[in-house]
Amino acid sequence: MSTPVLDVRGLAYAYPDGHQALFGVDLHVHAGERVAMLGPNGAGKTTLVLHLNGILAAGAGSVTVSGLPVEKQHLPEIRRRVGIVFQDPDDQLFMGSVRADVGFGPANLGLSGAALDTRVMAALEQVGMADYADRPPHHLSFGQRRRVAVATVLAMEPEILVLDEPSSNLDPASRRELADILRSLDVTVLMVTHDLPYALELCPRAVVLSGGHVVADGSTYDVLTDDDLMRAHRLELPFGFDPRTIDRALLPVSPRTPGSDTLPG
Ligand SMILES: Nc1ncnc2c1ncn2[C@@H]1O[C@H](COP(=O)(O)OP(=O)(O)OP(=O)(O)O)[C@@H](O)[C@H]1O
Repeated sequence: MSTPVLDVRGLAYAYPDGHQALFGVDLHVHAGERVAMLGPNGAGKTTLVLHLNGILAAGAGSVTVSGLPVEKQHLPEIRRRVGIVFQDPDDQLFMGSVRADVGFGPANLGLSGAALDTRVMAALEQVGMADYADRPPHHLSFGQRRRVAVATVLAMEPEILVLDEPSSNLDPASRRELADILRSLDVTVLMVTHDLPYALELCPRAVVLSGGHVVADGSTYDVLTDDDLMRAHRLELPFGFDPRTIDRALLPVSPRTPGSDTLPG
């Protein structure tokens, strides 16, 4: 198989207060994969994500993105390659217009004029928000702000899109629309989520983190139907949801292949 786009090896991390949040985590993600990162509260998921673009520095082990180590001297390039969409879109939107917010990163990379405008509008098209380019972000609904937050990251043309709880606080229609958008993107996706049906619908592969360890890494269907694993790591399916009742031919396969994304939202 090809070199992983994301290669995490033996990653360990203790916070300054001494709390050990990660213990030798290994994770290898290849181009075009969509991977769900599952696990109970406090498992270390956010801690892991914060290592992917160097917000936190590894205590031990390594993280590389397309062969480039996540180290201080490479952070500008790493942050272009790894785009993180945080749970609260307001953490990422702070300009007076949607256009300015989405253009902020590419402008910092040196884009201007027509090239910048083309980049911004392409990102907004990808999330279905092109008509909102000149609106102030704070006048948009939460779901619209989340889409714009995704566009701010897409405008950097990242190699890996990392999403922290992308479906949280979305109504069912917005949740489905975001799923459609994520399926349409030609980018490697790592999605941290407690929304297990969303993980099954979008991500062929799931990694379970618990107590700072990777305790499972396999097909999302296999993870969600492993009752002992689920119970042991406080993973609970929503009331009435049973993956075994879903036609498996409708589930996405990894890595992405044409025609694999046929599960309706
Ligand atoms: N700044 C910090 N200082 C000390 N400990 C921390 C800090 N941030 C997180 N932790 C601890 O590290 C562990 C992992 O936290 P983390 O936020 O990575 O979990 P998580 O899997 O993202 O949880 P959740 O699903 O609740 O968001 C937890 O025990 C948490 O209390």
